[in-house]
Amino acid sequence: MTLLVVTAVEAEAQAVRAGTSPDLVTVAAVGVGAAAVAAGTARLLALAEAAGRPHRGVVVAGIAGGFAGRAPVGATVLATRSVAADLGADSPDGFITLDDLGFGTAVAPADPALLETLRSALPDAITGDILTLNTATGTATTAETLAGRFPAAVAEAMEGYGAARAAAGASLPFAELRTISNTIGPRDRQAWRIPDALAALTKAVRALAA
Ligand SMILES: O=C(O)c1cccc(C(=O)CC[C@H]2O[C@@H](n3cnc4c(=O)[nH]cnc43)[C@H](O)[C@@H]2O)c1
Repeated sequence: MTLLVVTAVEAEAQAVRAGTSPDLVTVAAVGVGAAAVAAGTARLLALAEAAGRPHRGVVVAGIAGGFAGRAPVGATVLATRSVAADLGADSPDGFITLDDLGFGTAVAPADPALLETLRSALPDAITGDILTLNTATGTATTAETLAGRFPAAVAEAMEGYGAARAAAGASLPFAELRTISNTIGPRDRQAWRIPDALAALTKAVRALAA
């Protein structure tokens, strides 16, 4: 049984493939954002199951923004929890989470055993919450607000919670692995270190296969 590794874009999928073997891991780029990744991951899990080759777990992998002072550019991060940070309701008194609205939970914990396997292989990885956002942060004000709302968050990306929901729907273990391409804050796409983050992703996946 292979592990299913999903990424947002093909460049991330290629970086993962470069560090592993198709005998161990099935890698697919399923789109940007939690909705695309939830739909794509659920479909891949169902197809594999129908073909009699079910996956043994789901890892969402890719690049991410790191919170200043918590996860520097180039770092590898592992999610203890993938948190849908903008899923809920706005109000004059502040953000109301899905949990507080009584509509379920916006928090998807990583599978403890899978997370421990990843941590053992990646002892230098920074562990903490990874936020899932539909809108990548692009101002200092939003970065500060998120850092305050989520003191345990080390990074943000756009897919984790969606992949977690698909894994949960199939009763499979889930984890999120990211490498940091940029610091969360005022948008400066030129400053993103994408090739370095993709190289770090390959290195991290290679360590897992070792
Ligand atoms: O332009 C390229 O060559 C390229 C290669 C690989 C990946 C990209 C992306 O733009 C990936 C988008 C993906 O990255 C995550 N991400 C990265 N930084 C942040 C951030 O600060 N806030 C939110 N998401 C971030 C996210 O998961 C996107 O899906 C380009």
